This record gives sequence, C-alpha cells and structure tokens, in this order.
Amino acid sequence: MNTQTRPSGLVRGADAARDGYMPGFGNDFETEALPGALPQGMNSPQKCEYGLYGEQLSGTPFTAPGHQNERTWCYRIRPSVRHVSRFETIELPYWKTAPAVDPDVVSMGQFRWDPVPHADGLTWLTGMRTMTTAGDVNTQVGMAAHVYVVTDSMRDEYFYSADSELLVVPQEGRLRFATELGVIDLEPQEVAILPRGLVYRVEVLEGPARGFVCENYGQKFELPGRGPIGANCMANRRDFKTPVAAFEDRDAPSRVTVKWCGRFHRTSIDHSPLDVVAWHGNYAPCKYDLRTYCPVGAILFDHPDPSIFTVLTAPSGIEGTANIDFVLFRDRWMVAEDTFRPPWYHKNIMSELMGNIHGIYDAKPEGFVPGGMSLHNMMLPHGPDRGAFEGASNADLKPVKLEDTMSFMFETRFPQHLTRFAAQEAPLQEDYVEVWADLPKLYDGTPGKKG
Ligand SMILES: O=C(O)Cc1cc(O)ccc1O
Ligand SMILES: [Fe+2]
Repeated sequence: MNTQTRPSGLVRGADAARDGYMPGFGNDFETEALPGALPQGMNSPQKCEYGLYGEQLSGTPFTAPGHQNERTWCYRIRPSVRHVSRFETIELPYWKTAPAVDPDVVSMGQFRWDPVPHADGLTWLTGMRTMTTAGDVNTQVGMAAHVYVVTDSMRDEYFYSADSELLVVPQEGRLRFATELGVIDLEPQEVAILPRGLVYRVEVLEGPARGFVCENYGQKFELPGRGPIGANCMANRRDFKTPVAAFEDRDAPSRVTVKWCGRFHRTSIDHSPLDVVAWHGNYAPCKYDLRTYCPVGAILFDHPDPSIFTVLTAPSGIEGTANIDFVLFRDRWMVAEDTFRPPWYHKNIMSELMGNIHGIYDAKPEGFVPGGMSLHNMMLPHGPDRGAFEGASNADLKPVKLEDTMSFMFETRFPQHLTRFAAQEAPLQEDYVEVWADLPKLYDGTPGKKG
C-alpha cells in the first residue's frame, strides 16, 4: 500500500482511489493511510496496530434497518473523547437554527436577494450567514439555508455539527474540507455532503469563496427512487466520491467548536483531531460533480414537475413528502412542441429556496444573478416574470439548448422563516414582486390565442 503526503501535511492512502477519492454513494468503503492499520475480519481487536484506538461513529441508530444503517469504524491516534470536553458557549450571531421565528420579520411573501457581498477576515464559522430556517432542530425535522462568504482558512480550529448534515453548494472560489475521514477539495459545480458529527477544518484554496449550504436537521440525504426511469440517469451512484483516509499527527494548541441544539460550544485541545489513520464503513463525507447529473425531461410536449431534476432527497417519514429535496436546473435541451417551456405559474405546498450558481435561469432572465437567491414560500404563487412569459409565449419552438446555466432549489415541506439578516442586512431586492406587475390582461372574451 502506498502512502502520499499532501501539501497540508496530511498523510493519506492511495488505495483503490482515483485522485484520492473512492467512487460510490453509501458504499461500504475501507481505506488506510498506513499499511496494516485497518483490522481485518473484526472491528475491535484487543490491541490495534500502531497503537491506534478503535472508535465507532454511528450515523443512524444501532437498530436502524439494514438498508439504512450507517456507521464507520475509525482507527485513530487518540479517541475523540480526548478531543472534545469541557465546553464554553460562544456566539456566532449570523448562524441561526430553527425554531427561530423573529417577530419583527415577515416571512410571508416572495423574496429575492443579490449576492451577499464578501468581507475580509471571515472563516467557515464566522462567514456563515443564515437566510432561512424551517422546522425544529430539537425534533430533528427541517433545515436551514445559509450563504457562506469565506476569505480565511481555519487555523488550528476544527468544527462539527451535531445538529445536522451539511450539503455545500459552492458558487465562487475553492475550498478544502480536511475531515477526520479524508480530504475533499470543492469548487463551483460540485457539491459536498458533510455528515452529522464529522470533525473538519475548512481551508481556502482560492478565495474569496461564496456558496450555499443546506443544513439538514432530519434524516440523511439519499438518492431519489427513479421509478419507471429505471436503473440509470439523474444522479448515478458511481459519480459520488468519498475521500481516502488522511491523517495528521500534529501537536498544536487548537480549538474545536461544536454546533449542538443551535448553540456553539468551544473546547481547547493541544493537537489536531484529524488523526484517523484508517477507517471502514458507510458513514462518510462525499462530493459530487453536478456536471455528471443526467437530466431526463419532456421529449414531446408539456413541462413536467421539477422533481424530475432531484439530485438528492432527505425523507421526512411520510412517503413522497421530503424534508428536503435538492433539485438541479442545469444546461439541457428544450424540445417540447406547442408548449410553454419555462416553469409554469404555480402555488406549492412545499417552500422553494433557489440559488444561482451561474448563468441565466429560464423563468427569470433578469435579476436572479449568480450568487443570488430567491424564496417562494409555502403556498405563495410565483412563476415566470413578464419577459420570460412573453419570450416563451412567442418563441419559435425549435429545439433550443439552455446553455451555461446552473441553478438549484432547496425545497422543503416546511415553511421557511427569514432571519433578521435576510430581511434587513442582506441585499434584498425590495421591488422583486414588480417582476409580475406588468403581466397584461390578455383575455378579452373572444376565443383565440392572444399575446
Ligand atoms: O419556481 C421555480 O422556478 C422552480 C420550478 C421549476 C419548474 O420547472 C417547475 C416548478 C418549479 O417550482
Ligand atoms: Fe416554483
């Protein structure tokens, strides 16, 4: 088994990996950064190789059904309990957690924001800006939507969320997530999933970095069932990449911050907690290249529901009613005949938070810009703006490729509540609803297609 030294000093395995990642979604992986570090045929030998400690990280209850059961066995220099104890609480005032209904903020409405501007000196922790919260972290339902604006790497500083798994959607810049289970480098058009309880440090590879985060308080994201589509297309399992083991044996005064029931707890330690030399299991971080998402759509007429573009879904326990769907609007061909091709006007029981990664979104040719977000909350009507309506109503319906476009939606069954930041500090477009104001009355009582 080979080992390599990464620039950051992390030693990682080169086993079974392409570019330091192992393919598959929810696979049972095994990886070791030092030869023989992983026990074979058992989890808890009396003494582990290299003097490592064995430790289990459980992502589901011990008794979860087999097809959902997730856990990982870690072989590490020190057990986690040596990393994290004696906490004090700290304030990260811009990172909010549900329930967080601010009586001074009105969330009922259609909202849109320009990109949250960059500022100096912000890390993954201090640069997280919550836009909306939904559900309740204490009962493990719902989510929060954040924007991150990050300029600085975390130094001798580590973090984990006991509240949530994080789905990270970069829009600008490149980040490195140095985690207990390996290293994920992430850039726009990729996403990463950071499981609940996983310790990591975020470094800026190319800054400033901006992106979106969906914090999922509930059951983990999984791949949606494809139904009659069959065994292929949409997001394919092999395109998810989990990092190989990587560890550092580094003594340095350090801090670990833990998000737990919406509060931030900090402890001091004298070494890096990224000391897992080998691991095996199916509870692990991964990344996914959105350019490998294979969209399936209307090939004759009409506009299907956007659920056809679901990359990941986090179930709520009620079949077909997601706690969160992560939906991707990427470049694709539009071929439908005699059809109004953009999204239709509609009112949805789910609440839709959208973000633009790059390009133009077909329902909103103006104003919904890369880095920007919009919220069409539960049961609030929305749809194409006037320009999109008129363009699409009169377009020559030859096959057209929507090029250079990538937007996404965090869609949740719960209403999303704006934070004070979203309502008062973020660049809210006060006149957003005007995009529909000039839609003309075309009806004049006589038959025939108008407009
Ligand atoms: O509102 C939106 O722009 C998102 C959306 C897209 C679509 O194609 C159909 C429904 C829908 O909510
Ligand atoms: Fe919508």
